[in-house]
Amino acid sequence: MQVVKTEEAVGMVLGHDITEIVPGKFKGVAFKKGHVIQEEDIERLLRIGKEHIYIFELKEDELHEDEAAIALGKLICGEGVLFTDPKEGKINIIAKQKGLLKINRDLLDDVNDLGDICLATIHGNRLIDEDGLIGGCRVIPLIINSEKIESVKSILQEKGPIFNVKPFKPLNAALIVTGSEVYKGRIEDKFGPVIEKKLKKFDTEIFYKTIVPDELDQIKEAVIQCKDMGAELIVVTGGMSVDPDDKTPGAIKATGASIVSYGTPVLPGAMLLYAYLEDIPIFGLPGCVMFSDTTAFDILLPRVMAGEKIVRRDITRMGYGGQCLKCKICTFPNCHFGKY
Ligand SMILES: Nc1nc2c(c(=O)[nH]1)N[C@H]1C(S)=C(S)[C@@H](COP(=O)(O)OP(=O)(O)OC[C@H]3O[C@@H](n4cnc5c(N)ncnc54)[C@H](O)[C@@H]3O)O[C@H]1N2
Ligand code: MOO
Repeated sequence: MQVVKTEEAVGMVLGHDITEIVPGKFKGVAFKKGHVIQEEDIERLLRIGKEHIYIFELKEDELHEDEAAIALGKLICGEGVLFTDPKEGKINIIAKQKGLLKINRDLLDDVNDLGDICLATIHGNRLIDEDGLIGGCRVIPLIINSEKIESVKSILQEKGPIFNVKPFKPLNAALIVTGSEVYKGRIEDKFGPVIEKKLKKFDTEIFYKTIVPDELDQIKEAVIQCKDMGAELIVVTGGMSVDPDDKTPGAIKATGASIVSYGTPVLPGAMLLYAYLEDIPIFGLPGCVMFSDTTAFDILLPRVMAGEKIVRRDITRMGYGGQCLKCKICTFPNCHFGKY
């Protein structure tokens, strides 16, 4: 460390904590070790009695933690993501907009594996609101070799950045409620309002709704009609289980749709079906989606609304973290449910 005159220390890195005592008012650290001295700090330092201070000398290949944190922020944050000004070598990673949070787990692990850099996040593949906290990045030592930043650059150069928030795209949605008991007016439809509310979160309106009995041909025709009317998302409710009157999976299949999965390793939501008719996503939703606050539908829907193509493996991976604990106060998506 080098001793410099305080007036000449602007832009230099303080090598030790400086304590200030104002009798009856304040005793504590006025400037922390590692602080980059600003023009406006000089007067206060002189008033504390520091005419000379120790400063760190940065070699050419060294970076101060704050400078390094900014360089890292630029490398790791992609579309829809921003980072805050560094404080003591730490930046917060924030969603610039509401959307689907994507985190490249492999790249995250590779960066953390380098050492001297700590990158902590929430889980990806979930809805995040504007200004939502995604994670934090801290440089561990006060001074870091710039080679570390170069290593991060080379890890990310092909597959980076690590974080993106994909905006949701409102879709023209159609709803087909199945169930002879609803069709015949024995009971009131309670499924429709639940779906309407869940789609509203993604600014998606139901432009067409129909109620059909548990008849395979009628369900099939309704699906084809929705497609012909220009539906961009088709939701079919009820009749998803194994009773003789459960015709929905067979009807969706009979339209020629390709079934990505009938059955998801998620509880509740085990009987959910996901398919594409041409490129239109179709959900077959079991009764539990009407009854339970959070199900497999809530896990998959954000990805569909961000325009992601869902493949079978996306669904089979959902078993890990797929058991809802039905907490008294539901904090989804801020819990393990749906983190796969
Ligand atoms: N033997 C088995 N039984 C069940 C299984 C299973 O694997 N083996 N799975 C269970 C699971 S998990 C669920 S979830 C439900 C799936 O139910 P469905 O999608 O087949 O639902 P439905 O049989 O059509 O109806 C169940 C229940 O909900 C009422 N309902 C349905 N739609 C509406 C609506 N639009 N409005 C109001 N109420 C509605 C319906 O009247 C029934 O009471 O199956 C389990 N069984
Ligand atoms: O589709 Mo049911 O679990 O899965 O409640």
